[in-house]
Amino acid sequence: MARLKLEDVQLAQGGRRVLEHLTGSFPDGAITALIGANGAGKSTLIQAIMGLLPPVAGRITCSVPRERRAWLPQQLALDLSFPMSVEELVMTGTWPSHGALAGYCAPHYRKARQIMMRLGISHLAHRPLGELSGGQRQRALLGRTLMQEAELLLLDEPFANVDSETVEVLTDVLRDMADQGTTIIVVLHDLEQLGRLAGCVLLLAGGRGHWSTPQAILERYGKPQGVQTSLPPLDLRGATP
Ligand SMILES: Nc1ncnc2c1ncn2[C@@H]1O[C@H](COP(=O)(O)OP(=O)(O)OP(=O)(O)O)[C@@H](O)[C@H]1O
Repeated sequence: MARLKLEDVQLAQGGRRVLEHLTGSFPDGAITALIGANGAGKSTLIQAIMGLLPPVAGRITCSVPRERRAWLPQQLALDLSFPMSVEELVMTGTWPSHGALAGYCAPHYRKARQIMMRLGISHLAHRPLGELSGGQRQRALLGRTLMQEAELLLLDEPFANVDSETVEVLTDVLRDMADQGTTIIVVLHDLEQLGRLAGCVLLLAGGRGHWSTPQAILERYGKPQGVQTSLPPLDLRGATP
């Protein structure tokens, strides 16, 4: 049985209905792409899954413990001006399970070092977050979710404003996490990324959710020459793949 299920879910923002009759399961150990035009309700659904926005109707059931749920918001939504190093950020991944005041032990530091090596940011361990590039910051943030041993990971446009090498690293790490059983939901606007990363798609359009596959979406919206690579210009209102 899937760990994350939607049952006839209705969501609203500021008293206005955004999504309704959302039903289905996010497959465990797989990457589901959440796609849709601007304002379709992607962030709204993520907030609801994270328990920050209660459904107006219906039910969201998630059997992943709260301390194993992680959310990587859009980079622009993050205030990284506070004085914290890359290593310190990665280490905060222990907070949900161990508490912020418990301190760290040698195995935590060892694990953080391995994670930073995996993400290619060992040399940045003591660099303040405010001095990182977009790609370096995104690697550090993913490092925190690895430290947390996230079993449910939600990412909002993780490849926006990052370099191509970082895209490769993040893609590899996300695939490994899924292979190890993590349920991953990623908001994507890029068709190329969709084809490379996702195993399943939830398209939000016209206030409804439509489950699909990357192949079906690419056949419908991708150009044969692969020239068109982004989703935002599409008018997906009322579309069914
Ligand atoms: N706090 C809020 N109060 C009122 N309305 C909101 C609020 N947040 C979002 N909305 C509205 O809810 C709808 C869905 O917004 P949401 O941010 O979920 O869309 P999205 O698919 O994530 O868009 P984008 O791709 O632009 O990030 C939009 O019409 C938006 O204007």
